Amino acid sequence: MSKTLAVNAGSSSLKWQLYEMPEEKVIAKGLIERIGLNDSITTVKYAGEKEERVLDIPNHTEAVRILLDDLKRFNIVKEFTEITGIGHRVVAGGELFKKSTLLSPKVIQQIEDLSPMAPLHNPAHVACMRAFDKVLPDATGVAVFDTAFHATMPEKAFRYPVPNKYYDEFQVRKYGAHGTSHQYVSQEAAKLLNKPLEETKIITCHIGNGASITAVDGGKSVDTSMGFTPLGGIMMGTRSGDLDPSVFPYLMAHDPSLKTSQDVVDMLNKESGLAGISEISSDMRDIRDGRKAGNPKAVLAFEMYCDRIQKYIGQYLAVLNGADAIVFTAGIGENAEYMREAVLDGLTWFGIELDHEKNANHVEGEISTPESRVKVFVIPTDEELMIARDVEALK
Ligand SMILES: Nc1ncnc2c1ncn2[C@@H]1O[C@H](COP(=O)(O)OP(=O)(O)O)[C@@H](O)[C@H]1O
Ligand SMILES: CC(=O)OP(=O)(O)O
Ligand SMILES: [Mg+2]
Repeated sequence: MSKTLAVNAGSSSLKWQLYEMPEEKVIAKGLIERIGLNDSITTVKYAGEKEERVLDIPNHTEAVRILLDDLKRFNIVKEFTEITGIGHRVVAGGELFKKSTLLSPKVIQQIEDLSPMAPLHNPAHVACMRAFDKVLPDATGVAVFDTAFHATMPEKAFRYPVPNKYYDEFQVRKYGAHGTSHQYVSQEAAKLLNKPLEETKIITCHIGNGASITAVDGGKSVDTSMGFTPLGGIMMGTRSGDLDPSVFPYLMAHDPSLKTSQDVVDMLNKESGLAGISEISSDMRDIRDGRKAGNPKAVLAFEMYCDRIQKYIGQYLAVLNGADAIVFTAGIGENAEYMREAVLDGLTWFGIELDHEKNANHVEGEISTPESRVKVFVIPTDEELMIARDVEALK
């Protein structure tokens, strides 16, 4: 029996779970959300108790400090040395890392060097790794890559139609992200379908602050919406998703505040998406309130958001030539029933039929009618469990 900590640093959050392994028993878990926004919220669940605090948490290093403090404050561990394994989610593994890997100073450096492929994430992961390494120098550290699950994509899907040399010399291609989540929920969906995973076709919608949609054929990723970096694909909290790259030079020529291509990428990563259109917030809960209050920018932001999800589901119904199930997961996918309704009510031509009552009542599992040609599931993701399992496998 040993204690393993799974750390999932997202663009706006840090989720953690402490497990007793190999039993996969959750000892304690926590969530630090709205990192970098005002009023960050930190939640700890331990021994049947839940504590929630509102603090200002400007970055991930500070989030780690609070996490470590909470482990002691709640007496979850007496000594940090009780934690013998620590797994870190890493968004970008590039062509270098196609499976989970033991951490070493060299690996941490390589993950940092891959930052251009996940500028909002890899630096945060490295900050977390270094902060933990100071306190848990003897624990087995493992990096678990979001991109690994997408390593099965066929070349026709992952290549961009640009001259070959850009792939051959610079590894420019689609890598995708949220792989552990897409993998986990597709496995869970196969159980709900009562079918061997190998015989299933599933479209998984991971809709959080960052969001991506994957076509999973027989348990393998065959296409996914995110691209070279997590900027591509559908519209997100602060990210634009796909757009015509000609916008880049045009904006640089016309907006004096956009001096370099990095300025443009920063704008598309950090000031776009729901935040850019609504001018209220990147958080779907604030968009919901804005719509209720009749704010037309919030209404438009929401319509655009659902439109992009709907179109990718349509694409992947074509990629898979039909599907057994569509799965919604992550912060927005699990909680925003109004988003699921807006998306699915536009897909009835495909025989997709939402059970509106189940959807509105936040039922987990099946939320489509028995007649629906494609089943619709809400499945809470568990990236942390996938991370802990990989730590256990490598220890
Ligand atoms: N009850 C809720 N209703 C609607 N949206 C929610 C709710 N709870 C969380 N969210 C949304 O989920 C997002 C965070 O999702 P999450 O998957 O944790 O993101 P990430 O891992 O990218 O940080 C928040 O930005 C918020 O928009
Ligand atoms: C890749 C990505 O966007 O991750 P997250 O949703 O956790 O920010
Ligand atoms: Mg996430």
